[in-house]
Amino acid sequence: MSGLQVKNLSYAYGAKTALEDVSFSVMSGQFCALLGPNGAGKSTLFNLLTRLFVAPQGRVSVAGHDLAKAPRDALARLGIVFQQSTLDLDLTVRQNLNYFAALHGLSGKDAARRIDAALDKLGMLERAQEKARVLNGGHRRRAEIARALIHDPAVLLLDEPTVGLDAAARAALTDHVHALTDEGTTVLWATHLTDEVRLDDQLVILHQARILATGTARDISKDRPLQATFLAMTEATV
Ligand SMILES: Nc1ncnc2c1ncn2[C@@H]1O[C@H](COP(=O)(O)OP(=O)(O)OP(=O)(O)O)[C@@H](O)[C@H]1O
Repeated sequence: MSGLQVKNLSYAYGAKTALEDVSFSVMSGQFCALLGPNGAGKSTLFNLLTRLFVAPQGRVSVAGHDLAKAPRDALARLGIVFQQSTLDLDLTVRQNLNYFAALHGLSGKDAARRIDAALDKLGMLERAQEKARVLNGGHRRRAEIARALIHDPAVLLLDEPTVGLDAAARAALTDHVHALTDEGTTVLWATHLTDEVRLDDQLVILHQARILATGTARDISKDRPLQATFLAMTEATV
């Protein structure tokens, strides 16, 4: 199993409940889409999974490590791509990745080998010497995803990584990240766009702090387009 397990997670901002008793699992090597409209609680969940916030109750396990009991081990197995870009635009792609590698205690040939491998997985190796500033939005995101892979995480979290990208760049990015699961990486991909979800993906539908459905996208959408099912589920409770 391993992968990512979330059990009975709740969180409130004062009187505002942002997550209520959220539980789901993503098996090792699976792509799981966390689908929810604006305000569903996706970013709050990511903040809890990355320990920016500490959950008052509930449990998170990353690749078998309990986030509360063994935070170092759990976080070491996590790769994170936040909604807002954090690339230094004045550095080259390789310099950005080198900086991150150094933060993880990696240097020299080991770091160079890992950076090349990560860039290659995202189809970005030939752009390693370009400054981040000259890259288009899709390539910047791919550089950020490569950066999140340098320390070989078991679980990759991406919080609405396609925000601001055009349709072609979104499709390329979703293809690249789906391909990462072939090598065993577990992926949690937050989005509000149903066209980023494939029928064989695991799907968690989050709305107004609660999970409305979990399962494969195929099972949840039944014989309808996922978009219609998602709108029916979320509009019914607006
Ligand atoms: N700092 C805060 N104080 C009070 N309420 C907050 C705070 N941050 C988020 N919320 C509320 O908590 C709920 C969940 O917000 P969250 O940002 O996790 O949702 P989201 O699914 O990531 O939305 P989006 O797709 O818009 O980023 C929303 O109702 C939001 O207004």
